[in-house]
Amino acid sequence: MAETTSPPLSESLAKLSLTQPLPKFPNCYPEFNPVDIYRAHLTSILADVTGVDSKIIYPALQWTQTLEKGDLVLPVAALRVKGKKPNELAVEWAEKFPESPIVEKPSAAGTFLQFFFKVDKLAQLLIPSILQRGKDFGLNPALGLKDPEDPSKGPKRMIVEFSSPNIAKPFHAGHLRSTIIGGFLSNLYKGAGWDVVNINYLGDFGKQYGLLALGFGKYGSEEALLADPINHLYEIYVKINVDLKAEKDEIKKLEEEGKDASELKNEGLDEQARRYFKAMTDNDEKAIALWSRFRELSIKRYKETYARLNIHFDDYSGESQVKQENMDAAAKKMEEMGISEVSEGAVIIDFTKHVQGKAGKSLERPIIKKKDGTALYLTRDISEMLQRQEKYNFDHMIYVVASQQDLHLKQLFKIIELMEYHDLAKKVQHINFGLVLGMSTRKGTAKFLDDILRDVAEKMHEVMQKNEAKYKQVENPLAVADILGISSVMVQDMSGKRINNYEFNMDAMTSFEGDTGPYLQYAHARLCSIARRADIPTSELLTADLSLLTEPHAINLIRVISQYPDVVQNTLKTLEPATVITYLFKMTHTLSSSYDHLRIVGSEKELMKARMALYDAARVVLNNGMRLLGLSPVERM
Ligand SMILES: NC(=[NH2+])NCCC[C@H](N)C(=O)O
Repeated sequence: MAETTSPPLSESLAKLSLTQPLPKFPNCYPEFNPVDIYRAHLTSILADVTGVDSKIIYPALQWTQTLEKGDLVLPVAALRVKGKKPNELAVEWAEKFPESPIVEKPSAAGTFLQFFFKVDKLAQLLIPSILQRGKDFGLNPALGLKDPEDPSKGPKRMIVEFSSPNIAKPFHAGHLRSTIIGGFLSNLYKGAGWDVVNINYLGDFGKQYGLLALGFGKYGSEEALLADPINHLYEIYVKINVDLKAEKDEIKKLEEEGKDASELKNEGLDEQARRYFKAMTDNDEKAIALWSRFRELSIKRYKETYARLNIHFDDYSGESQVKQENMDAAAKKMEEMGISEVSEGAVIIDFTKHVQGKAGKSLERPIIKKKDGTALYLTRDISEMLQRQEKYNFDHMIYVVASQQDLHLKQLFKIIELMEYHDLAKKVQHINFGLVLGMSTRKGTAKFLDDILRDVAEKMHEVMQKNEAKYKQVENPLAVADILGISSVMVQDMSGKRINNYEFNMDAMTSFEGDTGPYLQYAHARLCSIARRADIPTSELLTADLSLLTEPHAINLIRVISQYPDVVQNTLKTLEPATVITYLFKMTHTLSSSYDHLRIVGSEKELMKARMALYDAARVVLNNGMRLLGLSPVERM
């Protein structure tokens, strides 16, 4: 990618006979988003035509889903002009609208004014800017500033907590989705200039880790632990839980028969696990050492897998990292403020006493401290949030957790509010998502992320081998198959709205037909191959005569790619990966229908350059969109 610096915007605008400086508006970034040039320009004209304050006009200009409706539309009613009907005003304003160098005269469509950009001018504004900005096109680092007027105050800080699996337990679909969606949100905010911290909050504490330590003594092997900690710890966990179940059954049987079960109760696995965990919480060195090895080896393995997904965590936090003294302080505060109460020996929060009506009832009566004094999941989350606030002083924090835990997070956020951490309560947000149904691989129900990734990669490798000629040209087919497999899983996951459940369908996701990961990758590889064959340096593309791009297919493609920065901006509102995916499919469909009409090979040199500039701009947009989603675009496949 050419990293030449762009000429100042005023210069490019002057070439289009826009000599007046553009008026400034909040959230208007003409250097980052060419469509904002049109917004500013249209607003100043519309202010004259309508007599309405430009501050009202600017935010009313909307982007369109289908290009037949124009590049931007104005819902007339949004200007709140009294006395005339919106459809009459639309006709009146359309007639009054003066000639513009960059926009066609608008047309009235019912209560809307539709604006179509003059595409030759749009191409001149857009394509060189995409080629010059390269991987930065679509990003806007100004959005995350603490103070847009004073960049020296630096960016706002965002915490994204995601993935958060439990050590020695399966990495299930909920963790998979959290990983994919969280990685995406982290990229999205980074691109918007926020200072983003990725946190993985591991499930790594509790009596079950005492049990695991006992299991390791009985079934563990040092060698197996080092070779594959995740699977080995899980195997041990399963075995020791079988033993525990047998013990419980035995106790039950003895008691039913009226026999003495006290020895099993006092010396059995359950009690030993409890003691082991107690030793851990009392900072017993030996107990902690073993457990912390489990934790470290697991993290090491996780890191390798996350790297395949382009994901990196700044902080491996976890339930174990919540300090006892902080939990004690929070418990004291809740007690003093009358938030918590003792009920049957345990400490609980009865939300009906703090929140009126249905809402209070729906928050239920969670336990925050068990009879034996142990803290629970919810208790840890309260103190963890306060610790994070202390450590990171964040401006916003997102928890990416399955909708099955909606209640848990509602309780957590409400408790923080009741504790009168009002600022903090406003900064936290739960991003939830639905279930994955039937997540099984060919070897049975998937347990770990690695198993899933291995299986889809194998499947993709088979699919690739079907095209022998192409397969031979791929330098490292197994690595490419791995990337394609990952893309399949991720695109399927991100295609629907987050809250919807979806069916894990290996055949559908790995197909080249339909809106799949491999299809997107193929579209990207094809653009790369066109660029390789044309072999025109970017410096030459920058001087291409873009007025040659007159065919309807070229015009459509220019208009679609101009929408990309708006799509990213809109995604910051929806926080839905599907907003980006839907757009990328719209764009790649426009592309694939263009190839026959906009040929490179055999075209005259100047036309070839102009078309190649357009394709290259499309490649940049596709590449940027894919990376925003967390995919690794391939150049050959
Ligand atoms: N702060 C949180 N509670 N994050 C979600 C943690 C998810 C938890 N480890 C689980 O697997 O269910």
